Amino acid sequence: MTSKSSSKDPVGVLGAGSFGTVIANMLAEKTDVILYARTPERAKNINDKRESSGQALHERITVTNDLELVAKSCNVIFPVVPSANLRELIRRMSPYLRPYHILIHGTKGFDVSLPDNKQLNANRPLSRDYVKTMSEVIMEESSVVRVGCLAGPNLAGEMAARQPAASVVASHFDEVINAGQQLLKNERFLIYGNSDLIGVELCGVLKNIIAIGAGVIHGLGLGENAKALLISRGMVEMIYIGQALGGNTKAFIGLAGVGDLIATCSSQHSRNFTVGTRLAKGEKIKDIIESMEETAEGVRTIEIVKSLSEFYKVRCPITEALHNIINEEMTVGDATTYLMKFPFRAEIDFL
Ligand SMILES: NC(=O)C1=CN([C@@H]2O[C@H](COP(=O)(O)OP(=O)(O)OC[C@H]3O[C@@H](n4cnc5c(N)ncnc54)[C@H](O)[C@@H]3O)[C@@H](O)[C@H]2O)C=CC1
Ligand SMILES: O=C(CO)COP(=O)(O)O
Repeated sequence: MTSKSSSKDPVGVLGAGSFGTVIANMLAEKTDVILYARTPERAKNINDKRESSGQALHERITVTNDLELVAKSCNVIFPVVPSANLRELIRRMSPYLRPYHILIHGTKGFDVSLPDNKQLNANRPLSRDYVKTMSEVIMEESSVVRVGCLAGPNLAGEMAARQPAASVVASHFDEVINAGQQLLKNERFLIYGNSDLIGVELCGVLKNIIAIGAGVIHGLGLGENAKALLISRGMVEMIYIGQALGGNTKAFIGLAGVGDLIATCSSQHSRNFTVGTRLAKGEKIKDIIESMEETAEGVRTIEIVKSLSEFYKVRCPITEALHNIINEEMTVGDATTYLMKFPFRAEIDFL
């Protein structure tokens, strides 16, 4: 697999939302960037205003709605769209993607593809056959093999404000990790490498559930002790379901796991944490989602993990409690009581 790139090639970013724009701006400090926006109108609007998701665009960024142009111009591409949209996007781009491409996604969610147009139903067990990570989607839908993911405590607002942060680039290929490090690393952004691609992807996806739970605790005013309890047990829950889905425990104690848990479970800038806070105030999930401009991946992930946990017979009491709140089968008060009575056994029994 030879690369056709030169060091002067632009780098592609797919998705001009909060995080896609942050990543595009950061890459543009080192290289030319082609940023793909969803519609021609949005691409033109961003180009005209030189602004996307409230962030000024670096002068080295060109915005386009042409996937062929991105694929033909860029050897390295960062897809950063919501998980529900990645498969369709890669499918459309696939005629132009080649084995020399490197794709490093920043998406923190699952893909669900059910047979016969069946809809996801959280009360029906769901096996891993129908639930894919984003790297799996990219490999299923294209000829690309050199895939990676970017995951860690990376709240977009803080990065846009040029505050220091770090992240993990995970891949089975050293050249993918090296490309991610060379392109993204700067004096305020550290990049660590990890070869456990699935483990790191799972960390990014699963922590969103716990962030919603932390938001509930915060919204109820239950204090820091209760939040620490939820985060610690949340981490154990992530590890158990992560092991069932093919992840290695080590990733969960790193930056993408505990690191991202700490950031998203503490920040009122986290969309998932905000969802939890608003649930605690008695708002309905439908109203919360409708009023949010940005994506809170954790809501969909709760339903998916609830079904996976039924299939793999993994105890996920936090996910279950949040599922019950979202589906109005329990009040937030009842869910808290349920968790406090849950028969946990040994504290650390996953190592
Ligand atoms: N915002 C953050 O702090 C971070 C977000 N992430 C993850 O990045 C992913 C994207 O999040 P955000 O950028 O924050 O979401 P966002 O809600 O701000 O923006 C999503 C963007 O994706 C675009 N989009 C959707 N479908 C598309 C398609 N088919 N083609 C092109 N563009 C498409 C939308 O038009 C929108 O601009 C999520 O999975 C999120 O969990 C990861 C780390 C940090
Ligand atoms: O993943 C994130 C920070 O690492 C962003 O979290 P939210 O999607 O909850 O804002």
